[in-house]
Amino acid sequence: MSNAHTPHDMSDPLRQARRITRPLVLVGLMGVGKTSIGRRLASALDRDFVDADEEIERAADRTVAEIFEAHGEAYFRDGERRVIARLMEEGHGVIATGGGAFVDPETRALVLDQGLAIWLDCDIETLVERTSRKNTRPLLKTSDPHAILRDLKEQRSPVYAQAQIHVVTGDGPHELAVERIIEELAAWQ
Ligand SMILES: Nc1ncnc2c1ncn2[C@@H]1O[C@H](COP(=O)(O)OP(=O)(O)OP(=O)(O)O)[C@@H](O)[C@H]1O
Ligand SMILES: O=C(O)C1=C[C@@H](O)[C@@H](O)[C@H](O)C1
Ligand SMILES: [Mg+2]
Repeated sequence: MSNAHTPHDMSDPLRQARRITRPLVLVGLMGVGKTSIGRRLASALDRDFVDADEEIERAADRTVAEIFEAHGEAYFRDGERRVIARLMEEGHGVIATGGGAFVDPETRALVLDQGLAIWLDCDIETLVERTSRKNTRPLLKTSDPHAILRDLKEQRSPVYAQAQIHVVTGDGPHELAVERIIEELAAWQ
């Protein structure tokens, strides 16, 4: 017997989600999965994927940490704003942003107007665990990353909440988060 219409069949949501032509822009805190989920989402939707932090590093020929160290956060934010404007203009399929990008009012307005912002969200304990695996994030090079993430979550959540789509990723597999995003995209008009 065919199971084409079981609740887990993604073909219909996938078809619906594929009709969206705007760039899909992932926003949310460090470690929530913008890069790793974004890459898988792009593949499921048959779109190209680009990561803004990686593009900034390519353009500056330095790592994000080196840019922060050499020039400070304000300088990084200026470059980040320009790079994201270019990526939006180029019309990439899925764009993973750095955790602070959507907090910038200019970037946020551009993304909301021309793209579709997807806020990936999860609990602090999961974020602390994931970000502790790699010590490359300048804002978390402190003795208490838990407190930094908690404060950032409090400050930024009202801003991230302006995204058109909100998905709580939890600590399930990446594929589950991709399925949830596709279902939300399918329902979005
Ligand atoms: N849903 C998930 N299930 C399991 N592991 C995950 C999940 N999401 C992310 N991870 C893991 O957590 C780590 C951080 O994820 P990722 O780099 O994608 O986050 P990010 O949002 O891009 O962070 P940043 O803002 O610092 O770039 C990676 O090792 C990734 O594989
Ligand atoms: O949340 C943030 O402000 C940041 C997140 C990372 O993706 C990088 O863009 C950088 O480390 C800053
Ligand atoms: Mg990332």
